[in-house]
Amino acid sequence: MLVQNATQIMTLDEFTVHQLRLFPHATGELSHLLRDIGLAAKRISADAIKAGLVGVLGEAGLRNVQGEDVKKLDVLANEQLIAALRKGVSCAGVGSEESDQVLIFDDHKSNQSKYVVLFDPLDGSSNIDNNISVGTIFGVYRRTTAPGSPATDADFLQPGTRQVAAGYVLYGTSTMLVYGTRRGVNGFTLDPAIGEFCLSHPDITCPSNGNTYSINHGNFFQYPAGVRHYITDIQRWNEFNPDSYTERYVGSMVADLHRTLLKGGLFLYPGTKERPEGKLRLLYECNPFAFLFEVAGGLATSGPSRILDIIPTKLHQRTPLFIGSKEMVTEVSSYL
Ligand SMILES: O=P(O)(O)OC[C@H]1O[C@](O)(COP(=O)(O)O)[C@@H](O)[C@@H]1O
Ligand SMILES: [Mg+2]
Ligand SMILES: [Mg+2]
Repeated sequence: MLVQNATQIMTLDEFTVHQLRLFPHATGELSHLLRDIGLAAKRISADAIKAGLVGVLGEAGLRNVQGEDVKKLDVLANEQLIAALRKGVSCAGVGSEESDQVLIFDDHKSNQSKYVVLFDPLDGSSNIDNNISVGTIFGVYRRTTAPGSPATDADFLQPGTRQVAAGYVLYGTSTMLVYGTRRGVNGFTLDPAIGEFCLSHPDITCPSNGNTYSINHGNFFQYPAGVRHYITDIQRWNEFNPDSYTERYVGSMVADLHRTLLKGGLFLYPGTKERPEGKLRLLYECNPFAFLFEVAGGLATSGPSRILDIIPTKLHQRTPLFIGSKEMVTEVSSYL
């Protein structure tokens, strides 16, 4: 049967409720939190798909704590996520790429929550105005402080191994929400006709090997020698074994990693001479993807460390990132 009967396709809400039944003691808080993120994603998607018509292209005239010019869609996405998570009853606070400090919700209901969320509200900002795929990235952590009191900074500065769930939204040809718990990674496609995320990619696993590598070649001579040698070796291999490898780079981490998760391959964002710590942020870009890839059978390293083992000290700290198919990450690690 080519096309599954629409009534048989599970929505995100149905899926999370179904998962809930597998945990008799679960409170449903995580399901509510995922539903709230889904709601914010629908609202962001509704504006992103008609961005040029609703005045959300271009700069917002602000600079964020990273020193980057903030886009209007960065601001909109940030506000939508904060509003949806604050209004829900399942989140005690958030940390965002676009906010200097963590935001503790500190009201009676939110203080009861056992989770905090870190997110990159709009990923791939440099591509927004050119109508190239962008995304949202999120990681959900169980608090270290006891529910009942306001969350604290300590709840946000936890290693990635402490995530209970992580995911991303891709605003591309279709809008997809992909999330994972330790039980697995599943992908949902937004059906605009019914306004629901529907299960389209169940039990995603990352192929153990691939032939696609993804890196900003423009910085080639800025990368460490090991990275340059790795890239040169696979290009040499291609010279004698044509089409063994190919290169793809969208410049939106969510889009590049969505492809790598589904099809296999390797994404590299190394440190550079100018920025040895790399560009990508540990807490709300690298940790969520490292969690998803590991659950799906892939790997993620900074070179010296497994990404998920890095103990964070600052909300916006950066790390080099090598992530993807197990065999390709293992291979590039031998060069680093
Ligand atoms: O332009 P560069 O240096 O290759 O960097 C591209 C990377 O920067 C990012 O755009 C950074 O994320 P933001 O857009 O959320 O700041 C990633 O999505 C992408 O992988
Ligand atoms: Mg980003
Ligand atoms: Mg961003």
